[in-house]
Amino acid sequence: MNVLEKKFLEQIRIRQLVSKEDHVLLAVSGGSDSMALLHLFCAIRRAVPCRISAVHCNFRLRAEESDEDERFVQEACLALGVTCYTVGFDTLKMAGEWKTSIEETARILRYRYFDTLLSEHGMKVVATGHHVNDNAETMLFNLFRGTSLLGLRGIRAKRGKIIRPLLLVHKVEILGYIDEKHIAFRIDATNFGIDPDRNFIRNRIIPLIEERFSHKLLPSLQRLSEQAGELEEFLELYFENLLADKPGLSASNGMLEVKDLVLLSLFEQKEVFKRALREHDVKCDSKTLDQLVRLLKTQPGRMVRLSAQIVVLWKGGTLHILRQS
Ligand SMILES: Nc1ncnc2c1ncn2[C@@H]1O[C@H](COP(=O)(O)OP(=O)(O)OP(=O)(O)O)[C@@H](O)[C@H]1O
Repeated sequence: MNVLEKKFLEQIRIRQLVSKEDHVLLAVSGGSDSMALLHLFCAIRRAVPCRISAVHCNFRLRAEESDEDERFVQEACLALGVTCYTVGFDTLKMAGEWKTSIEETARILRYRYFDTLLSEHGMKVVATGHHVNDNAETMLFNLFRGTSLLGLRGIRAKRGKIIRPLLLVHKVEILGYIDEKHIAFRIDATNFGIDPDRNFIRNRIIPLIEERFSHKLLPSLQRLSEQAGELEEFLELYFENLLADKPGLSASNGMLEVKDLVLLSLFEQKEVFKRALREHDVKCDSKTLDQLVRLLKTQPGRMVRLSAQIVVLWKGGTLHILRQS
């Protein structure tokens, strides 16, 4: 096994991404990252004897080139003895119908299809080729558009049935591996379907900052992402315990006890509100949270409207989360 294969295997083991008997679906676009993913999985098959299959989605965004990508992935899988599922989509039409960007439409379509394959074939997880650079792009993208502290965790190594075993691997390591193993891959020269802002971050911002700050950006963002992930895990546990200790803060009956809330720090109050409202399918931004925290300090009887349907009302020592029809 070479250096990257060892690192890849280690990540899979440390993060418990795949178990021995799992059937893993590899999402292969035909680009360098997912082709490396395919070959890496084949290389570690003996150490982690899981079953692997591959999937390629043809978004039909680049005329014949899209069909060539599809054929390329099918042939590469055939040569490696990996079953390959393919599907075609009229992405532009769907984007028009859903009024979503091409990138978002392709994302929705492929994740839906992955889900279908998982349930049809009893597969456990889908692996994608996201790596350190993708994570950095996502973090910066979130930062520039406005994000919470936890938005800085970026892409997760495991989320539901999606695993990203290359998340700690740099693009240069992937390209080195591709080179060493003579792995062929497809290049999407048009970048059709990639969000222009993401492209700007990938091709302009990251290279500029990397050059100016001696390649410290990617490792620094990676650490930040890991710390944000660890903080999130810690907070989940902390609030689980807090709510178990003080049922008046759990809002299971749509009520929050003001006497318990006022004893909490500002951060805790906002988190309790966030969690309570999440149970009512309300996602709230920092402005709304500020409003709710202010409500705690004002007179009983005041209310905050969160959406057309939901209001929070302070009445008789409790905050009531009310759904109005
Ligand atoms: N058409 C597709 N079919 C199957 N999986 C895909 C497809 N496009 C993307 N993916 C999965 O999503 C991951 C991230 O997508 P992204 O658009 O960043 O990749 P890409 O640049 O097209 O290709 P690659 O990551 O393989 O170099 C890919 O690594 C791959 O696992």
